[in-house]
Amino acid sequence: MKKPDGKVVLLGDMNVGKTSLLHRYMERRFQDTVSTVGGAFYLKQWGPYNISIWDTAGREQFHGLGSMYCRGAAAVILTYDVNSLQSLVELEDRFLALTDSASADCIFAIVGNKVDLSDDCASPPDEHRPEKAAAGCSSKVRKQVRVEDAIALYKKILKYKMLDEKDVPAAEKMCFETSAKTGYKVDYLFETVFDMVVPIIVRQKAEGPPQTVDITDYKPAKRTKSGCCA
Ligand SMILES: Nc1nc2c(ncn2[C@@H]2O[C@H](COP(=O)(O)OP(=O)(O)OP(=O)(O)O)[C@@H](O)[C@H]2O)c(=O)[nH]1
Ligand SMILES: [Mg+2]
Repeated sequence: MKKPDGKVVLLGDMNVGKTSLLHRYMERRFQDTVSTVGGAFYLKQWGPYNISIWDTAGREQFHGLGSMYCRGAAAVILTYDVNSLQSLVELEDRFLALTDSASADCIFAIVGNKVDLSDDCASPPDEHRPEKAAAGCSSKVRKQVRVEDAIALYKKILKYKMLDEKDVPAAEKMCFETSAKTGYKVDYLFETVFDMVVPIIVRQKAEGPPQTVDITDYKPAKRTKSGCCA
């Protein structure tokens, strides 16, 4: 298997559509999913680099694994469901702390998925075109989360990470709305993120592997007769 050069991680509550987004992008289709257990990854060739994209489980019982998946990540895609305000709140309350193990210059994208269920109802009914409201919104729910709410969360993340707005990509650029079902903006999301992680990969490669000790390489020193180490 090719060795990944960099890592992108999808985080977010269960059922928001992380696995579906990844399937849509990698396999070009929307298919039935089962709730993820643990985590799984895809490899994506991006220019000369191999990027691993990690799909994580949103279920509370797997929460402890999240920070392990985030270790050294060049980008984290925080995903919510535009029809569930709670799923956005969870990103701040439950998932943000997991990113402490990510790379220091990790970039953050905030993604509101499932816009197909509500997008025609995003704005108040158009009084000049009542037929549009009747036709477009009859089977749809009103969107619970506005992109402005995601932008506010992005700014909170910068505060949490003690980053200056002028040193990072603009909030408007890093808050996306997608539909894994229709494919709306899914390629745009992943490809924007991949372009942004390339400089981070280049820096990580230049700095070499992380300075950690691999205990599997450890060989105990031979003891001499006097009890000292050779
Ligand atoms: N209408 C609609 N349904 C979606 C969309 N994305 C995902 N779903 C559905 O939402 C449900 C959950 O999707 P998953 O991709 O399994 O969600 P997940 O975030 O991976 O969930 P966990 O693995 O439990 O963390 C499934 O029934 C999907 O078919 C979307 O864009 N639109
Ligand atoms: Mg999943």
